Amino acid sequence: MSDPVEKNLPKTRREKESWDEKFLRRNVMPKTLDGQLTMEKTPSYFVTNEAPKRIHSMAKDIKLIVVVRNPVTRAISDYTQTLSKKPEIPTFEVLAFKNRTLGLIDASWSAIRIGIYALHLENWLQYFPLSQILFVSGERLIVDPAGEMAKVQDFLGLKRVVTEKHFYFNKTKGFPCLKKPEDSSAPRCLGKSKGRTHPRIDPDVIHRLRKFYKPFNMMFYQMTGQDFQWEQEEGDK
Ligand SMILES: Nc1ncnc2c1ncn2[C@@H]1O[C@H](COP(=O)(O)OS(=O)(=O)O)[C@@H](OP(=O)(O)O)[C@H]1O
Repeated sequence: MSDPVEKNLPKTRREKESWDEKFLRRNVMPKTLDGQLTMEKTPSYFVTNEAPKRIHSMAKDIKLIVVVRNPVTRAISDYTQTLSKKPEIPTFEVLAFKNRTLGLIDASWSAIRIGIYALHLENWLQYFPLSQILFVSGERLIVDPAGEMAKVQDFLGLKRVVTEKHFYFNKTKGFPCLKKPEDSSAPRCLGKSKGRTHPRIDPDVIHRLRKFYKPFNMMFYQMTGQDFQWEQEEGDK
C-alpha cells in the first residue's frame, strides 16, 4: 500500500516481548505524521488479559482489527504450528480432552482457549466501544480478500486503494496472493509456514469441539452483530 498511508511496521519485533519491552519500543517507533497511520500486529493481544487496559491507557481512540476464523479450524491450525516445531507432542485428540470418555474438553489448553472469542471480547468491551473494533472473517479473507480489505480500508477511513485487481488466487497454496506490488517485481504469496496442510483429526473429536464452541460462537455473533456462519461449514480442514 502506498499513499496516502505509510505503514510503519517494526519488522524485527518478536511476539514474546514483555509488556515493558513493547512500551519501550513505543518510544522508538517512528512518529506518525499527518496522513499516516501507525500499525502494529500482535495476535496474542486479543487473548491477553492486561492488554485492553494497557492499550486504553496508551491510546483511547485506537482502532482495533481482529481476524477471526472458525475456532475449531483455528485450534487445529495452532496445533499444526506447534507440531512443526515439536514433532514429539501428543496428538491433537489427546490434548483436546481433560477426559475423553466423559467428553470433557480441555478449555485450559491454549489452542482451545484462544477460540473462545466471546470471553476475550468481553474483556476488550470493558475498555473500548464496539465501533472501535473491526472483526475480519478469516474465511472471507480467503474467498473474497478484496471485499474484506474494502471493509478494513473503510474502517480506517482510507480511500479504497486495495481492490480486486491486486489479488489472484493461487490454487496450489489455496490462498489469494498479492499481484506484483508497486515496489517489487514478484507477486507476494503466503510464506512456507502459513497455509500448511493440517493433520487429519478424528471426526468425532471435531464434532465434540464444534458442540463445545457453539454457545460461545453464538454469544460472539450476538456481541459483534455479525454472523460468521461457522455452524454452516461442512467440515474443518
Ligand atoms: N490472507 C489470508 N487469508 C486468510 N487466512 C490467512 C491469510 N494469511 C494467513 N492466513 C492464515 O492465518 C494462519 C496463520 O496465522 P498466525 O496467527 O499463525 O500468523 S501470525 O502469527 O500472525 O504470523 C495460517 O493458518 P494455516 O492455514 O492453518 O497455516 C494462514 O493460513
